[in-house]
Formats: sequence, C-alpha cells, structure tokens
Amino acid sequence: MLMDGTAAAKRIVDQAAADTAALKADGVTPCLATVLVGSDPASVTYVRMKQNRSAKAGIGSWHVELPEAITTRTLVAALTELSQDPDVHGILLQHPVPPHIDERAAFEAIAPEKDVDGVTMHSFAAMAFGEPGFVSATPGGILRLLDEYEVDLAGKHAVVVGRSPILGKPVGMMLLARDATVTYCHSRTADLASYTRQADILVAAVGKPKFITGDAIKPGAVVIDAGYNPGNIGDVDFAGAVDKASLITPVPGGVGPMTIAVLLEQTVAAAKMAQRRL
Ligand SMILES: Nc1nc(=O)c2c([nH]1)NC[C@@H]1CN(c3ccc(C(=O)N[C@@H](CCC(=O)O)C(=O)O)cc3)C=[N+]21
Repeated sequence: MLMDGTAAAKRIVDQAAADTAALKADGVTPCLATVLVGSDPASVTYVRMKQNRSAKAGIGSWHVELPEAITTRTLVAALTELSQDPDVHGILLQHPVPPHIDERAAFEAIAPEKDVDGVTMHSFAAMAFGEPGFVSATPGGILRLLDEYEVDLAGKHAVVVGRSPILGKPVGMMLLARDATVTYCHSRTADLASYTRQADILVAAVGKPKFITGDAIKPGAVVIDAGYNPGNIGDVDFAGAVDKASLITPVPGGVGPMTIAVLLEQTVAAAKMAQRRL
C-alpha cells in the first residue's frame, strides 16, 4: 500500500492555515524567512514550493537571495539580522550552501526559537534528549507519516541508510526515541543489503537514485524513500520494491510534501510562542 504524503500533508497544512487565521485575528501574521545562496535550479524550485505552500496557508514569507560568492561572515550577518527581526518567526536556510561557506556556522546563526527547519545544534540536542524544540523538517515529516499509517515502531528494527546532519542522523534518533532498534548504514557500510534485508522499517536517505533495490528489502517492510535526486527520482527502486513492501512512500508525493507541512506547522508554532512572549 502507498503512503500518501500529499494527503497527510494537506491535513497538516489545513490545520496550520486555520491556526494562522486565528493568529491573524489576534494581529499576528506568521512569517517564514527563506534564505537561498546562489541559484542552483533544484534549490530555487524547492524554496519556491515552500513559499507557495506558505502563501496558500496564509503564512507570510520573506525571501532573501544571496549571491553564490558570498562569504560565511556575510551570510551569518544576514541570518543574525533575521534572528533579531521581530516580524520574522521562522528561518529556513536552504541546504546545501556553496562549498566555500561554513554551513554549520550559518545554521548556528539561526535563533533557536526561529529554527523551524530544525537544523541547529540546539534543536538537534533538544530532540536527542527528548526535550521540547523544533525537529528537523524531513525527519519530522517521516515520523508524522508513520503515525498517520499507524506503524508501530516499538521493538521494530529500523535501518537508516544515510547519516546527514539534517536527515539520516536525526531520523534515526527520532525512531530510537520511539523505541525502535536502530541501525545506521552509510556509504562505507560493508554488505549493505545484509542490513537492509533485516529492516522492518527502512529509511533511504543517501541521495543516490534507485540505490535500494527490491532484493535488498525484507518482505512486508515499511519503506520510506527520503531521497530527492534530480528529476524526482527516489533512493529506492520503486518498481522493484513495491511488491515487497507492506507500505511504501512514492516519489513524488511521499516524504517531500510532509517536509514542507512540518516546516509550516513549526512556523505557526513559532509565531504562537512569539505572541505569548509579547
Ligand atoms: N534546510 C533545508 N531543509 C530542507 O528541508 C531541505 C533543504 N534544506 N534542502 C533540500 C531538501 C529537499 N527538500 C524537499 C522538500 C520538498 C520536496 C517535495 O515536496 N517534492 C515533491 C515533488 C516536487 C515537484 O513536483 O517538483 C514531492 O515529493 O511530491 C522535495 C524536496 C527539502 N530540503
């Protein structure tokens, strides 16, 4: 059975829109600032999708575009300014930034209370320690989708393929917090399929098109494809996996829309918290 991320995301965004309308009636318009460095076409598309989805929910968006050649210092200054701007409730710095920029330093310039994309050390640590905070958007979306389909995680073997700071690593920690037994695999894992074949829940987050083939999947597994490769091709070979999996996310229409939904939901939550502080 397919896990319909588009439908689940719509429910989350509809709720965010209703909450936004209530906040606006109280005089507060939730506002998400998106920051894009350079003009990579895929990143331009993703940021535009986030803005469009925000606008549809009534959330304001403020877009900052910076040239490819910007320094870390200038990017940090721009993010610090947004962090201090009372009209901005959430900040998204689109990953990846050009290689000459210290991406970690840039992420850390986002104030924790505005880190609606869950990319800072503060947010990661809060998540890892089970304290309140914003979660990384894609992992958050994945957990919401698993809940939507009532996938029982306790005691299940979850195998995460990928260990990136805003996707693989945090999704494993979130599954662990839900009592799954978690195995991390990555590009240096020897005999990867011997691990993935033991996965009750398989999360593919490596960024290699169709990297996970049907023969690497345990019959009945829940397969989450978090890959976003050029041309909307996932990390899972869907045709080979669909008959083996009990539940599987399509690409597009799976994890992608859930990522944006969680981003918007957390933006509205940030605006509510800012209002309470007034
Ligand atoms: N700081 C940061 N946070 C992110 O969350 C982040 C990021 N950087 N960098 C890039 C990746 C990628 N990403 C996607 C979000 C939505 C879709 C999505 O909704 N895709 C549609 C298809 C899109 C289309 O039709 O073109 C779908 O899967 O149905 C895809 C990819 C967020 N990312």
